[in-house]
Amino acid sequence: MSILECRDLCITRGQAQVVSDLTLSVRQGEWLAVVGPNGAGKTSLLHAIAGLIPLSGELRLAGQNPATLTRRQYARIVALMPQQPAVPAGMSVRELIALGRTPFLHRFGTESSDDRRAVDTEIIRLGLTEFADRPVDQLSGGELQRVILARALVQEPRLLLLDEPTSALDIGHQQTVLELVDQLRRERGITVLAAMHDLTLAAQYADQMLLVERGRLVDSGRPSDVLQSVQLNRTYGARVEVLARDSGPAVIPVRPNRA
Ligand SMILES: Nc1ncnc2c1ncn2[C@@H]1O[C@H](COP(=O)(O)OP(=O)(O)OP(=O)(O)O)[C@@H](O)[C@H]1O
Repeated sequence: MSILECRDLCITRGQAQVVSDLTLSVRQGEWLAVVGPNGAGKTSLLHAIAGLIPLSGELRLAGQNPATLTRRQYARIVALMPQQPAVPAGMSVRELIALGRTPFLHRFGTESSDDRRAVDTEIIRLGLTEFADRPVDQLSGGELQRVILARALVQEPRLLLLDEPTSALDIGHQQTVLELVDQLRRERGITVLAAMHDLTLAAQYADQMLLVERGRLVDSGRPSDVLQSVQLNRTYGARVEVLARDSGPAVIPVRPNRA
């Protein structure tokens, strides 16, 4: 079953069309990586799917037209881990994560034991116990990124949208966090749509990959098909070498020869 289907999707920001005629389909439990240079439209795509900015074309979430969903129904299908989260000053880590439970709250906004258990579980899973009562504006970039992921996970979404989920993480936490998301994907059948700049890491986790440039699809398919050095050199204006590894293709930057 497709959890996400987009047909001829277009997104306009300001005066410019930043995503053009994008068609894609993601099956339940699949991991789709969206890659492409700065300004390619990855964040715009994720935000439009999350219902934060308008789009034209067709979008179906779990087979449903999002226009027919209430905000609460929407939030029980899709959770976004944004690249630049708003961080309310003075709010504690636990309080910020608990915001992810808003779609589950009862009429008078009181937390149930299920809500508290969900928050505690993610605090432990993401190694945030020692920060739980600290104000979120007193965290490092990488600690905050894990808090924002925890907020998305307590929402128990069917589709998890990750915008550069590991950009602030050290290599150990990158692996921990991506393994955790992959484990949830396998155990709960969560579908993952992740915009990532680290192509080697993206290839290790994604089943499918979309390469976009200036809002248009350049290529799609398995990571080993999409990550070809000629195509990457052209799309990114970079010099890279792609090595075939058991864990997937590894993309290595090559420094131009100096005179
Ligand atoms: N609020 C906005 N108003 C006008 N243009 C915008 C706005 N937000 C983004 N854009 C433009 O839309 C285009 C796509 O931006 P977007 O953030 O979606 O790209 P991206 O692929 O996520 O980039 P990056 O890899 O740098 O995060 C860019 O040209 C950007 O300048």
